[in-house]
Amino acid sequence: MKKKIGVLVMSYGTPKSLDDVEAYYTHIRRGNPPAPEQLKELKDRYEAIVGGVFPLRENTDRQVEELQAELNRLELPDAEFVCYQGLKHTEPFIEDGVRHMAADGIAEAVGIVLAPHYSTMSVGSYIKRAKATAEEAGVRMSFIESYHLHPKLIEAFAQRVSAKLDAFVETGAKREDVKVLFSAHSLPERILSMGDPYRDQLLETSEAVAEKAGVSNWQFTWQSAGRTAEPWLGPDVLDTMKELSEQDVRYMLVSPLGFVSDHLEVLYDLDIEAQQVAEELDVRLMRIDSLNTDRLYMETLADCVLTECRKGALVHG
Ligand SMILES: CC1=C(CCC(=O)O)c2cc3nc(cc4[nH]c(cc5[nH]c(cc1n2)c(C)c5CCC(=O)O)c(CCC(=O)O)c4C)C(CCC(=O)O)=C3C
Ligand SMILES: [Fe+2]
Repeated sequence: MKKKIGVLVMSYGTPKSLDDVEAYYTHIRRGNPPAPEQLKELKDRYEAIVGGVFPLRENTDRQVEELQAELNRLELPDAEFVCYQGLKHTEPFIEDGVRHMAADGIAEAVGIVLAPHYSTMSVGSYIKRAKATAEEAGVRMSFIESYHLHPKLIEAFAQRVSAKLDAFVETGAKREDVKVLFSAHSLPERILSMGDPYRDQLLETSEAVAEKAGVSNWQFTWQSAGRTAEPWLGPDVLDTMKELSEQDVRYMLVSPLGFVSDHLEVLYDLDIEAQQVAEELDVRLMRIDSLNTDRLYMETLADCVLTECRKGALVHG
């Protein structure tokens, strides 16, 4: 009989429904319920992108299903993979995922996050929680910390950048006149003094994607910064757009590299908020498609999992 290897697939998590936004937001705020106007503001943003249905979880569910299928397509002689979700701010929580594996009799597992870049504030905190529960539950676990330069990930992003540059050319723009804006979720500035690799990894991904897509007219910018008193990493994409428009840049292609599926930060912060600013500035703004269940992305994840299993001698060959 083949041995079962668990794969804990972790991500930030998205609410189950509009009614669930309050509990979700309270968890993000470490148990402090949001003020009514804060809650309304977040609910309004979700409402603006979902229009009654709530497809964001399905994106993640599909990614996890496809990863499991991709891993088992390998038909390893001695092992079979079972994927479990573990979310940071909503059910099934990271701890639930690990306990679920243990209850299913899984003794060995690897953990991976649906975000390519490592920060102690994101991926690091997911791993810490999974490790603690794995120790309690008696599951031997190891983790993939980042995969921001995996060749298939770079290829997947580069294909999307090229496709949208072609779309710009079809509207009459010159390819080299389009400014490619690579972006990612901002974090508090203090991560830099903590020696966090997040920013460097994002710049490395940007450079690799630009090179693969043959793009020289690009820059990196942050997006979706929190509204707290402490400083967050900048410049923000909206400020970058304003500055570029003052330099007479008319075509911009925003390419979020830190998100792997259609999330609030993509569907609202870019498609609604940034698009509105683009209109005010009389700038033509496009966005690359999200990876979602892109084949190359699924292969990236499967390859990372398999490499980690071989390293820990969980599988042979
Ligand atoms: C680095 C990073 C990623 C990328 C890496 C990764 O994916 O892990 C990410 C992803 C996501 N963030 C998400 C949603 C939210 N993040 C918030 C708040 C925060 N994000 C932070 C960081 C990140 N977040 C931080 C430091 C905060 C401050 C509070 C805290 O320390 O946590 C808030 C509160 C309100 C607001 O500020 O807007 C919301 C609603 C969703 C799901 C959206 C959906 O449902 O589609 C996703 C994928
Ligand atoms: Fe976030």
